[in-house]
Amino acid sequence: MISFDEALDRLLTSATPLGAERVPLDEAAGRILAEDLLAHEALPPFDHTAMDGYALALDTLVGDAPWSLPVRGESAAGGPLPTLEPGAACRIFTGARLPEGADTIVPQEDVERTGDTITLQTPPQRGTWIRRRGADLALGAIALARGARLTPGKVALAAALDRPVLLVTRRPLVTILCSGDELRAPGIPGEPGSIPESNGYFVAAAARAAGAIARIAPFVADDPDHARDAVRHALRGADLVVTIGGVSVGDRDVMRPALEAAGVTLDFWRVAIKPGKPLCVGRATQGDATTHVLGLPGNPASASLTFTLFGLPLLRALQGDLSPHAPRLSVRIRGSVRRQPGRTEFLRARLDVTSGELVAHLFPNQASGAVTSFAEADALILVPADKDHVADGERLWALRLSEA
Ligand SMILES: Nc1nc2c(c(=O)[nH]1)N[C@H]1C(S)=C(S)[C@@H](COP(=O)(O)OP(=O)(O)OC[C@H]3O[C@@H](n4cnc5c(N)ncnc54)[C@H](O)[C@@H]3O)O[C@H]1N2
Ligand code: MOO
Repeated sequence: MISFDEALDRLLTSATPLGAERVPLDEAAGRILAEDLLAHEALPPFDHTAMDGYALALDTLVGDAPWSLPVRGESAAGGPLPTLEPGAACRIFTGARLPEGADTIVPQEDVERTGDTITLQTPPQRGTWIRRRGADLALGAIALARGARLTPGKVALAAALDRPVLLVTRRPLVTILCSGDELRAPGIPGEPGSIPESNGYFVAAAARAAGAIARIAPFVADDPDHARDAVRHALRGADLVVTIGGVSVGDRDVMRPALEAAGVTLDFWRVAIKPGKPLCVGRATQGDATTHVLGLPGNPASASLTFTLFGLPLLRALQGDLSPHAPRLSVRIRGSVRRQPGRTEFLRARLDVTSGELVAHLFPNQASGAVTSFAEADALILVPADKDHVADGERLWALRLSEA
């Protein structure tokens, strides 16, 4: 059985970013940039005023206060560029270009205007309220680096740089195969002992949130031949096949042999994590195409956990994300747990801020069959494999589920 760190390393090392495609800006949010975006334009692109007021040349103010200047001309955002008349002030509005010859802006609150004359009581500073060309971003600078996830702020930056289309990595295609004779679709009446399929919904929703295109395939019966054929079919055209259930040791756990029979080479089976130990990971290649395969254990918390820990970083790596790992944050633990050392454990917890500190409240029910825990948890608390207990008040690392 391999450790959590080694398993994740092996999986991510095997992930080569997918090809790139061009998308219009308003479809770019959440995608990963596949090229460095250079500033072909400086930001701001021209000197302009940050305030509504008057543009003037400071040297015009000679002698002692007060100073009176005639107002001549106007510069409005998007309007023509006036030249400052010698000895005069030019009316100017926020965002407008600085008139030629002006070096200072005086906000309108700081002057008294009578007819076409303004009067200043206090001297402004030279250059004040002017936003200089390139002060935000210099011409030719790397505005966004390849591998960056396009947040709303980054999309807006690309727009400001006049780029209507961006090169991004294509979305991974994910096929989800749920196995088990007991499964039925939610809302469809079934035999006693059947249960609504729920894990596939977690995987599909989480995969989509990570940028993938995900679909849930028809359920797979607990039958080796059916499972093998279903895997073969799922492998076609998918970048990632996620199977759920049937990877443990029971006679009806048909998924692992079915994966191998369908041509998947398993890299490893069983990881020293709790829950989720029976996870299996492999790959299939057809021509140039590689399909990654994650065989998740069926218990709901185990399936959600293993997809969060392995599936999401894999999807990020396939999209060329240069930081595919989920960020970790340090939290103070509330609650305690006695445990058997040996596996890295992930405890579900709710987070809040108490006395200025991030606190994780451990859920009393950490069962791998619990469906409620992933619905309510904010974070997974990472308990190192060698620990035999978690004490109330100690500090541990956490993965926040909204960022995992
Ligand atoms: N003798 C042993 N038994 C088990 C072991 C073991 O080491 N020795 N491992 C246990 C662990 S740990 C896990 S986790 C489970 C995983 O088993 P499988 O991956 O084979 O999962 P199933 O048996 O198919 O299902 C387990 C459980 O989850 C429910 N399930 C499955 N799929 C779904 C779904 N898509 N949506 C909702 N619920 C689902 C299923 O009905 C079962 O209740 O094995 C232990 N056993
Ligand atoms: O590892 Mo199982 O996934 O604990 O229930």
